[in-house]
Amino acid sequence: QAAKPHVVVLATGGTIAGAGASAANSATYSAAKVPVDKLLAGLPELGQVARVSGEQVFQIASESFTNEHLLTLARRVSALSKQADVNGIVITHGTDTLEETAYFLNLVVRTTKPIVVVGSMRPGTALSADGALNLYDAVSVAASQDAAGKGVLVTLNDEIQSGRDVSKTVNIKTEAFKSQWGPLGMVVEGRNYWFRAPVKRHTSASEFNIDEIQSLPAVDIVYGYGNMNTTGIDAYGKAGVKALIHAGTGNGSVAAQAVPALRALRANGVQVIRGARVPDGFVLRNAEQPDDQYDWVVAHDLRPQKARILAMVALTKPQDAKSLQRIFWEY
Ligand SMILES: NC(=O)C[C@H](N)C(=O)O
Repeated sequence: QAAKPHVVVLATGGTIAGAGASAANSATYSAAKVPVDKLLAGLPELGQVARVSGEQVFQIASESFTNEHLLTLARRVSALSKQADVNGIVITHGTDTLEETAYFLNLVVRTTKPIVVVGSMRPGTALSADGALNLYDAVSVAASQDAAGKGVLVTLNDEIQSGRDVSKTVNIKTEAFKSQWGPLGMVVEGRNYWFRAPVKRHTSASEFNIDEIQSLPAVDIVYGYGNMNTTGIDAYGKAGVKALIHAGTGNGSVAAQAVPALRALRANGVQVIRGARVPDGFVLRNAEQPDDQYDWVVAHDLRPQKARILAMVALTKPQDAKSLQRIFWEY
């Protein structure tokens, strides 16, 4: 037992810690109910792959994960990653914003040790609950040498996904987390099967470091549609955002009536980042809008919620639109 790798499970809540009134409640239940000690005690099989200890960091549903939660969690992950007696870290998390937290950690925690974020679509009280196997998979990946240096990982539905690429794509099925670039591998019965590795900068190769980040700047998102008005854009400008993500139609196209409002924001020093509401593909510079002329940035293949995370992290340091665009290509 002592020879097994030590994996710390940081629990933050979500459905993986949820409980429903009856086993038939797969969708109607309360998230963030079961404490980490009970989660781990209910899964003695974890002892086959690791020596596991648990910490309750928060007990919340992930739709309420604030920037303060991100900072607190990342600082704890960073501190643990520097401990010689810790081999890997697992974060249990609600699935609604799991992709944002995984990407945030991927950008700011300077380590090569495995970090795995995991959630579930059904509470542990439900028929065919998926949390137990997802957590077993997460711990076994976090305990593996071969998971080191691959950035923050996400395990659900037997897949090992890159925390950068993965998104929640279905809100009711257990097969909910997908990446348009495909999973990195699969985890089956405590063994990892790898098929690809991330090429974007992450963790130990990042220029960002949670140990040097005091706070995150305000970055918000406006949603594009044909009849959109400029009320939201103007309000965010007045509120003092440092960057605004435009979740545009198609290839990040922007309604004609919204363009002057976004240009006015940019003239006031706000970074304008052109993303897309289309789930897959990527936004090209100077297609649909003249980004060079307007001094705008494109979000590359990042969905608006992920572009928001990268923009916040990037803008913890001074950036002009060129350096911000460089960061969007590299991370
Ligand atoms: N499946 C889940 O975990 C959903 C829940 N609302 C959460 O994100 O905390």
